[in-house]
Amino acid sequence: MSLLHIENLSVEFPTHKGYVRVLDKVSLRMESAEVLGVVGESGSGKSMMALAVMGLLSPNARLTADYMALNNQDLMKLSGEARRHYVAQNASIIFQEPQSSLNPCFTIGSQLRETIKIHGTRQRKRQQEQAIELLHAVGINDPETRLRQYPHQLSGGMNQRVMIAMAVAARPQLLIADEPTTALDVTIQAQIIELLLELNRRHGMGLMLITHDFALLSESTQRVCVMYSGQIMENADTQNILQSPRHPYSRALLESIPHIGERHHKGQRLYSLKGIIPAIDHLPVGCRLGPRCPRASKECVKSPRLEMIESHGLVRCHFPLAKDSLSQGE
Ligand SMILES: Nc1ncnc2c1ncn2[C@@H]1O[C@H](COP(=O)(O)OP(=O)(O)OP(=O)(O)O)[C@@H](O)[C@H]1O
Repeated sequence: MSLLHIENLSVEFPTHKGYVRVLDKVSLRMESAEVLGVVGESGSGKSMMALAVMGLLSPNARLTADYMALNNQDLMKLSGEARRHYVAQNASIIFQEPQSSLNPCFTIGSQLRETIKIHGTRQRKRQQEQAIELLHAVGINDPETRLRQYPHQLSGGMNQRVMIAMAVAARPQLLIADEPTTALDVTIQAQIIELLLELNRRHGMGLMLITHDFALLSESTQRVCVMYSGQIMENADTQNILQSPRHPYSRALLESIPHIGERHHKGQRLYSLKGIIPAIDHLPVGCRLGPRCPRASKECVKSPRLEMIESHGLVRCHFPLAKDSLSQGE
């Protein structure tokens, strides 16, 4: 049984030119306790996918899916309050900016106790005890004092820990972390990722880690989905992608990480992409990467399908890279 199973999820928004599709037939599965990385440049649709799963899209968005199940419950068959309740019991999300998710007018304690109240006990004393336990679990010292403070009295890293404590208060089976460390400095980033992984190990909580930074995923995830322009381009075991990316876009993302680029021979040109990600209402015909891709040929005016490459994973490309092309510097 999969923790998350999505088949052909699409999201569209109305514009003055009609509906634009920002997420195009995304399919993926996550097993329970799995750590899945979702990576792609800004605008590739990572957040849209997360918001669609959580039921947090703005009301003008049009969502379609053949199937979208969380813990075996097809969310497409639930609506309104029933869906919100089910998702809240099974999944949580944390965002990049903890400050914008915490209410500046209430203490950390009252916000944390409120979440505990919704998901668990109504006894105030027990809520306070659980709030202290949760802050301990996310590595905050002197939790009694912190609970009396307001978000502006805590650092960015500490507020992100509070957000994680709130997210795990509901004991979710799935935690989606959407760029959870982008706003934090590098040492705090590593601590937050380690904290999320520890929660995954300790509670068997599935973790979807969304980022534009491949380096962040290399040691923390079992599998990676590479997204571009609203589509999944490659979905494979992390080690397979790191050692031998088969999609030109995955390779370009990997080569933008300096320490992985070190494998290159001196003077060798980086396999970088020209141009920028296309506007979602000006997509190229056929493969969406086509105009930027060093391997594009006339075949690429036809849209490639996401297809299985044996012993690797799923790749959407008419001309996938050969195995080991990265290490051989082709
Ligand atoms: N309300 C909206 N109306 C129309 N288009 C939208 C709306 N919100 C987002 N988009 C478009 O959807 C696409 C995907 O955006 P999304 O935020 O999911 O990307 P992302 O990969 O998460 O990027 P980032 O890393 O910057 O968060 C983008 O092209 C964006 O412009």
